[in-house]
Amino acid sequence: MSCCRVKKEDTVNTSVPSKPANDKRVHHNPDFGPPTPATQPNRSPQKVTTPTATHQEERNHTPQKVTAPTATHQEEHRDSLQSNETEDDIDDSDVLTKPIPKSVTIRGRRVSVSAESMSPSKTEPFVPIVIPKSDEQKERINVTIAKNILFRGCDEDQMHNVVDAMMEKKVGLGEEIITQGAVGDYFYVIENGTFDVFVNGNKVHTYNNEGCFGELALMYNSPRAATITSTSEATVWALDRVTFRRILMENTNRKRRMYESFLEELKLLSSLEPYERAKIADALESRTYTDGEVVIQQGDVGDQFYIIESGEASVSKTEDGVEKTFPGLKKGDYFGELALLTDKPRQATVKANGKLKVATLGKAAFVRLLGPVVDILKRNTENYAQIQASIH
Ligand SMILES: Nc1ncnc2c1ncn2[C@@H]1O[C@@H]2COP(=O)(O)O[C@H]2[C@H]1O
Repeated sequence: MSCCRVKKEDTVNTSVPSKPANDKRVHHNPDFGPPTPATQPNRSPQKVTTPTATHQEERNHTPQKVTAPTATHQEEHRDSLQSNETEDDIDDSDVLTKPIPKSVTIRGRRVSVSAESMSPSKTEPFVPIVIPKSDEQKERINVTIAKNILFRGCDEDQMHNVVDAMMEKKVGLGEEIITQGAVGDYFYVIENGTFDVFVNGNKVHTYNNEGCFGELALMYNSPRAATITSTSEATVWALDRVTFRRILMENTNRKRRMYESFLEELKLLSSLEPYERAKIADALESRTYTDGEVVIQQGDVGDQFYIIESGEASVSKTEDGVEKTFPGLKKGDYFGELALLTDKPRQATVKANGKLKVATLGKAAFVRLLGPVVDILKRNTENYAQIQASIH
């Protein structure tokens, strides 16, 4: 098994997102598909106003303007020009316990962030936005977000709020949906379609019919860190800034901070950009095992990759009825990559040696997010043969 040590672990707990009030706003936006009749018998909106995604409203809850998810470069700039955000708008009364970074680094470029960044203004009641949708649209949203790890931490009420607040946006081929440097109003989840991401004119990433983007500007109150252009016709679901910050930001931020220093110190991931590691953090899930518990069974089909967060694991392999024991694994070591790289059954059994905590990555995320380090992973698998030979 390959070895990548970490020196320290950084686990940060943040408070639970506040529960929404029952008060809801209904919103029709002609830019996002035809308005559909409200079909919410048990959750009928009590208040009918127009939503806005501005920071101003997040503080005051005073409807001011309707800001559609930006469809073009020009519109994004228009929104940016219309933005009324000032330092005076900042509510830093409820900033999370860890100091807010003064800037975030994206591909070597530092982007300044506001002191308000991590404050979802929990002192103010949250007024959920309701954009009426057909059952067919709701079904498509549910299918789309079921595939997306960011939504897994949401409880039932939060999922309802997210589905209610999402706006469908049809994107034409070659459309610049986000422009680097612009003000961010919306977070986007891809239902279908492909997009290229450019930072300072250089292509850094491609989204292929899945994923989400646009969270950074909303989380850090910073300018858009990248330009995103569609390379096919596409359908995305746009979530306004207020709902994103109220429902999704804390989980996202908690996970990114929880795994930040852990991932930063993994040798395997050292060639990745901070943003690439942040996306890995989004996709990781922690699991704990008790002493002797089997994590991986030789011969099984493999669909997870594991990194040890704390504790130790033992590795053994049975060949021709003879069981061989390999060197144990410890914090920072990874395992489970072989089956994902080769599509072969698990080649060894891994068990917890004492209490074991691992961060796991599913196969789809492994393929999508660890692509840049696949060569390193493959190279490291050559060590297995050497270790095995030395055990005789
Ligand atoms: N390498 C990258 N660097 C920065 N942003 C990226 C990168 N790849 C994808 N993105 C997304 O591009 C989005 C641009 O808008 P945001 O800055 O709000 O959030 C950004 C991320 O969601």
